[in-house]
Amino acid sequence: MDDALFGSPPVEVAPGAVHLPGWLTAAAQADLVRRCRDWARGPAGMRRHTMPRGGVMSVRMASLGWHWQPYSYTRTLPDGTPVQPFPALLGDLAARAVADAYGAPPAPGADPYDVALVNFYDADARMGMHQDRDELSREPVVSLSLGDTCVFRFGNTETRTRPHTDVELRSGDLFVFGGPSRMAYHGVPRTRPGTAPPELGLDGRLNITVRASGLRG
Ligand SMILES: O=C(O)CCC(=O)C(=O)O
Ligand SMILES: [Fe+2]
Repeated sequence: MDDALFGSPPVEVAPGAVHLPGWLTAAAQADLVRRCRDWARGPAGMRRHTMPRGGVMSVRMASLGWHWQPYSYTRTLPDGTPVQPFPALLGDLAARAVADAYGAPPAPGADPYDVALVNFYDADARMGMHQDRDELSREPVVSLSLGDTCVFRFGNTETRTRPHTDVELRSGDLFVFGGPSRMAYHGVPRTRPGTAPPELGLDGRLNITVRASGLRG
């Protein structure tokens, strides 16, 4: 198999923020979409979370390993349903992603990757500018995109506003942000409906972020 057919060189969008287009093979994308369908079902599956001021998120989310809901991690959902387990496959993918993004795998003794948030965007879904700040660990966030292309807005660590860079994330792309960019604001102002690879059979966009919570228990 010719790996050169997949992917293109890493692009450093900001210090510590690396975009690796086409990182997942078509087969790996199809496998992850199948798994997302399983994770989406059931009592701990996809839901739209309510924000503290009462707004409802347009993105549907499922959590693995730890349940995230604005703005904390818990082991159970609010109704007591246990969170779904964190799959070893995603831990392996995160370690490979960090190695490919930075040229070195996570340091021995680094906080383990132990949580994944699975986001589903229909044609109208968006995600406002935010920091991923509910983890105690500062290990890089590993983001995998499947299905429709989106505009991923990657900003700065100080404000939700400019300067920022808009990156098109396509199906199979990897984006890793750590180090000086770990606390950068970022968001998804829009997706591009109908751009998913037809063979995925996915109407919309899935995003998986794999994170180290730094939590125990
Ligand atoms: O969908 C994306 O690409 C970003 C998701 C994100 O920022 C998050 O889940 O915190
Ligand atoms: Fe985020």
